[in-house]
Amino acid sequence: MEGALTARDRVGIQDFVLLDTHTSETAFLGNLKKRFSEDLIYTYIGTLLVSVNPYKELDIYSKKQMDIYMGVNFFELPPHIYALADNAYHTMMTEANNHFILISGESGAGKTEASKKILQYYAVSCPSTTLLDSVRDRMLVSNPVRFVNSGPGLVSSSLRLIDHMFTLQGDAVGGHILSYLLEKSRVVHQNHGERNFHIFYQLVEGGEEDLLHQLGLESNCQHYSYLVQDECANVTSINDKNDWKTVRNALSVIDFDESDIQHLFGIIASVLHLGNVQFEADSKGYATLNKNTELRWVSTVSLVIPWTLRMPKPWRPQSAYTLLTLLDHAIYARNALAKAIYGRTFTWLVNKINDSMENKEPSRKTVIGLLDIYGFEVFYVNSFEQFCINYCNEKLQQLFIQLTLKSEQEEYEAEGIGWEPVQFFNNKIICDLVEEKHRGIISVLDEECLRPGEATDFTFLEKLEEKMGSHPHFITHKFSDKKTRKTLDRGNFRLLHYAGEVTYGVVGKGSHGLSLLWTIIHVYLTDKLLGDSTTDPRPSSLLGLTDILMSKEPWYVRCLKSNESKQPGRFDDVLVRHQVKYLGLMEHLRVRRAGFAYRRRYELFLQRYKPLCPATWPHWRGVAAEGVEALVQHLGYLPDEYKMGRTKIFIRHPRTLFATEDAFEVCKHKLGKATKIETCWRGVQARKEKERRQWAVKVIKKFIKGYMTRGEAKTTDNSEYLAFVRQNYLNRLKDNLPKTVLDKSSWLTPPPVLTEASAILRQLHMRLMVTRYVRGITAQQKAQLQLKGITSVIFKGKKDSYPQSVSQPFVDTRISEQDINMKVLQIIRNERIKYSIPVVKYDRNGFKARPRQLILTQTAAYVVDEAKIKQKALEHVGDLVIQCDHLFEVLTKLSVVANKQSAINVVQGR
Ligand SMILES: Nc1ncnc2c1ncn2[C@@H]1O[C@H](COP(=O)(O)OP(=O)(O)OP(=O)(O)O)[C@@H](O)[C@H]1O
Repeated sequence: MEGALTARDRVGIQDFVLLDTHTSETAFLGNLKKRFSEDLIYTYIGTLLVSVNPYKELDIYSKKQMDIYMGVNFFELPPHIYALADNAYHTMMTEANNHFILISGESGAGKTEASKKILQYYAVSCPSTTLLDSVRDRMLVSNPVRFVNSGPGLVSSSLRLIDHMFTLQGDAVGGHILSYLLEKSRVVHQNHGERNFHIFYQLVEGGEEDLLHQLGLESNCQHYSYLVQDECANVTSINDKNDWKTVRNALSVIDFDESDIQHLFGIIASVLHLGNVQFEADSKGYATLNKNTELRWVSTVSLVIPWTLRMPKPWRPQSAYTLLTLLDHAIYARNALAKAIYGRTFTWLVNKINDSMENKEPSRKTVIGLLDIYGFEVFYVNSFEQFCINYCNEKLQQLFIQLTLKSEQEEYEAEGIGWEPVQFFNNKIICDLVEEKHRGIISVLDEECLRPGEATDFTFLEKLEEKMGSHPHFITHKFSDKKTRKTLDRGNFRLLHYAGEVTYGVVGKGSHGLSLLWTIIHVYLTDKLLGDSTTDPRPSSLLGLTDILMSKEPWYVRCLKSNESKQPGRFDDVLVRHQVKYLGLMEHLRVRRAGFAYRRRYELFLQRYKPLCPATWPHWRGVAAEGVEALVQHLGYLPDEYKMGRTKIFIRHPRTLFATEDAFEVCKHKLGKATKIETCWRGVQARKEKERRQWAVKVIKKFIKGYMTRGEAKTTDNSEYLAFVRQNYLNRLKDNLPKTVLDKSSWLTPPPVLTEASAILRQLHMRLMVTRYVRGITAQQKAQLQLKGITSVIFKGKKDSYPQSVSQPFVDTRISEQDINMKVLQIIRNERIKYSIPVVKYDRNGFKARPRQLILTQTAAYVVDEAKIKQKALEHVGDLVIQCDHLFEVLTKLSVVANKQSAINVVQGR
């Protein structure tokens, strides 16, 4: 849809909400006409769809078109009935709630076509099951019903609700038709250009000879007065003979057996016969019946005995069973009977269809209802039937106002935007005028009908004047100004409906003291068709209907007739203007335009208009809302022109949006070239990237295969992988080789393929380390090692503390061999030298004596008292204990000096 904003000059605006002069009826019509001339018959008012009958086949209903609209956001594509059907379906699926699609318009405006298109769309787009297929067939033919050509089929009510049932998975599993306000008057009277119900013509024109004979009918419509009233019996575009076959077929699809069908045709025939019953007035004006052939046929084919017609209460003060006498009354009763018979047949038929489409699945369902209703009916003078239809429209407008304002308010609340009061006309005052208990028109009418005493049309009108004479929406001759009086008869009253004025006639032609028109129709409509008039005088089914509708989400389709003569391409301004007015489209637009004309999610808005601002082009990396704020600031939006919600931007006037759109259009051209280059560059990049990925996939595949066969002998599959493994291991090994010959544990574990090689490498490395070590050894270290070797021979495995001593080097300064030799020599020579190993001597009693020195010679060892160092002799008293921190070292050195390694006897633990 945004895409088409740019085409608005040629094809107009796709959504009336974006009409800047939204209160101008002329602008509204201009837009409709502009679009109609381009064969664009659909236009939105928000989510409401306006459809103008093109009276020609348009190539917009193909399977391809359906596919385009499936699952696409409402505003992304040009307006279409499929977009509406699809969005209703998807909203139902995501929110698991019920919906209804309200289709309204005058006779011939395209309501039936619209509901057919919706049903066909669901038939194609919903998930399919066997059960569903049969229900679909029935739903499609049950429109039969109204199914062929313009005008009424077998059934045409002013209001029909077809419920389409779906499982929670979205399968259509059942259907149900509710019918309100059957347009029964069409049976006995058709307006100019209208036909009676198609079925009459189809039966007469298409019925088989045998059947017609059986029903007492002749194959000529001209013979039946109910069919020739407006010389419209033969409409060239309608082929009654063919349609008759379709009807017969449809009846069998929806489970009608032969006896049902016979019964149905019998009743249709009886209505035609009844229409031909002629009365004549005798000298007193009473009706007489000269010929009763027709009546006999009526009783033969339909089992109705018309002359025992039971008249309802309003016929008081006469008895309950009344023989009609006055000519007017007789004709009226005959027509009333015909309508009643047809009406009841209609109810029976709808029930049968519903039985056949009943959903037999017990699981939870959601529903999309198709509600088909006449728009406001406005004739020169209107009867109770129009009153009911118009009241119904009035109620539906109330519903629309309530639901639309509610959902607007909810959206504002959810988006954190303050609600602003809306200027629109609330028609509740008119609904109250009609329906209020004890005070409304229907209550007054009901009281009049039921009260004892003589009720006349005039008393009824007087009562109305008495009760509501001062009401601003009620006008009678008595309570009107001079100018209005000229247009209003005394027997009429006028209601100022939300869509315009309608004048209703109360007083019947005969006016023989009885409120003919109103009371009879009232009783038939309320009592027989709409519910029980004794408990609630209002058309109770309508009240029930509004309750049903209130519990569902609404979608609206408004159908307009482009011209009266059904000509393709002709747009009759006056006719369309009239319908726009009486369908309340301007009022609708006003409510829709209550606050902001346009709203979009930040991401979408930014995506489209980001080229208009350097900060957001080519990419906005931050939060979308902040990007939009930067964008609109750059575009110079005034604070009053827009509001920032939680997830959406709201723009008050279409002109702001269009200015942005125009700027975008200019910018787009500039960007065009850049984009082309960018596209090429991206193409090259994409191709490169593709090649890279393909290569990567190949390598990864090979690698995985190699990994899987890594334990096996080298093959072409795993050779690369094994080479990789080898290289990898050797690289790691290189960095992690053991550093000392003593390190026996840190050699890396090799992969299976390198086990042998690793062992060889390990040996080599060890050898290398040993060689290096040996090469680096000094003479001193060598001597030390030799000493250590002797220590090892003496102590290894015999002394617990030996292993700890291995790493401690012997220190020459402590006691060297040379040292000892020197000292010993000195002792021998001059007895002055002391030896520096401190020892402890214990006396006999085990007491520790003073520290002594140990003196060694080649043949003997002496312990010398430190104080008597010069004493040569050694007193052999007690044992000597060598007290030394480096026992292994001392004893080793001693043994080397003494050259008696075996003399050292090691006792474990000492
Ligand atoms: N979308 C459409 N495309 C083409 N032709 C259409 C379209 N809608 C309606 N028509 C034509 O207009 C005729 C009348 O339409 P339709 O029968 O749907 O009117 P209606 O509003 O249901 O009338 P009624 O209330 O009298 O039954 C159709 O037979 C068809 O020829």
